[in-house]
Amino acid sequence: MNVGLVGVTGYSGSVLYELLRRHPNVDQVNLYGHAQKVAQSLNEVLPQLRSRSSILPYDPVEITKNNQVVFFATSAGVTTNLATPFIEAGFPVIDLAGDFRLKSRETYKKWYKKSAPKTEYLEKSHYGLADFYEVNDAKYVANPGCYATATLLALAPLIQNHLVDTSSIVVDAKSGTSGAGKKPNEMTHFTKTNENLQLYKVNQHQHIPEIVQQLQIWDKSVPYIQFTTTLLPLTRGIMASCYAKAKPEITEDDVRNAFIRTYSDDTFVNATEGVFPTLKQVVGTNFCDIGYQLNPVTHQIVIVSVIDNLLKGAAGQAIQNFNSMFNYTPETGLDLTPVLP
Ligand SMILES: NC(=O)C1=CN([C@@H]2O[C@H](COP(=O)(O)OP(=O)(O)OC[C@H]3O[C@@H](n4cnc5c(N)ncnc54)[C@H](OP(=O)(O)O)[C@@H]3O)[C@@H](O)[C@H]2O)C=CC1
Ligand SMILES: CC(=O)N[C@@H](CCC(=O)OP(=O)(O)O)C(=O)O
Repeated sequence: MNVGLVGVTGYSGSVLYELLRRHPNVDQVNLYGHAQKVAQSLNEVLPQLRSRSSILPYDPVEITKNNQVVFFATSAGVTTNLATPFIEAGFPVIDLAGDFRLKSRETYKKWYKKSAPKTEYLEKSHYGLADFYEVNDAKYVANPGCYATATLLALAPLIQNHLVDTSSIVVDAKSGTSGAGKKPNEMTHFTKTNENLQLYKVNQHQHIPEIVQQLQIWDKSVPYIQFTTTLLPLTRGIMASCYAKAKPEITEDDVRNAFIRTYSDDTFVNATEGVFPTLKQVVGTNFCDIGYQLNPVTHQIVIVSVIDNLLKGAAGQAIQNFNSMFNYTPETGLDLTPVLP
């Protein structure tokens, strides 16, 4: 099939392009950029991709005519404006941005400081947490955020099985700089990131409402979470260290059984008791590796998850959703190896 991609010149768009080019069910990837620009050779912008493709001006009519699905890897706020014709036509969209993840317009406006899509459009969007939900008949997939993916995969077994005091959840998450996209800013400047650690958006991160929205679907009693983000002096990778107080009667067996039940059939999520993962073991892959342990002294459970923000946290999960949307096996196009050594 032919697929369209808007935003190939961005970090997650370029990674997604490489996955789509190698996907066995994709015949052609058609690239689109800003509406007002003339066609541009991809080779001029990203010579390292060694592609002869052109980036065409954004045009929803042309996209619908020549593709069976369109991926958006565009900055926050872009799909709120650009995706409308596809939603109205029921044309399949996989959106990597945050615009359609939150069901409440007010919440989106508050956390993203942008105007939100119409409620009738938000109602049509499917939250594509791919290890938990099939796309089924949905036409608009809102791919989850990178921090949200790492955090939700870590907490899901405990929340779904009601094993913890839901008011005790603390998440200390850290990301490499590619999470911030290609446009440099004060915080991602080399001299600020190199040999440094910086907390940012403390209690204000836009993934907080997305995580809470999903946790409350699993357990209505989750009131909120304490969530902090730190910028790492690395290019790729997210580590989310999560803590929650086990309910008094909960044992190590209960915790272990919950993780085994949740992930034993999942190709991409590996959870191990007492073995804590490192970033390098997942960077370059679509895996999420998780380590967990109940501390018998404090009765706190620590869960650490690691992902590649541009793969499992963006382009890789988008391919999982694409596979689900078109009934390809979940692993198709995702046979990736970690960066070695
Ligand atoms: N980076 C990450 O780890 C993750 C990112 N995301 C989300 O995915 C999306 C892309 O992120 P990322 O790759 O980091 O972003 P980048 O800033 O690296 O890239 C943004 C892309 O969007 C394009 N773009 C912006 N505005 C328009 C427009 N009006 N029309 C067409 N194209 C446009 C840019 O084109 P140009 O360069 O020509 O302006 C560029 O190709 C964002 O919404 C982000 O929040 C989600 C999960 C993880
Ligand atoms: C390091 C860094 O800055 N990471 C970004 C990741 C979020 C993102 O990619 O945006 P979405 O909300 O669309 O998912 C951040 O913390 O805002």
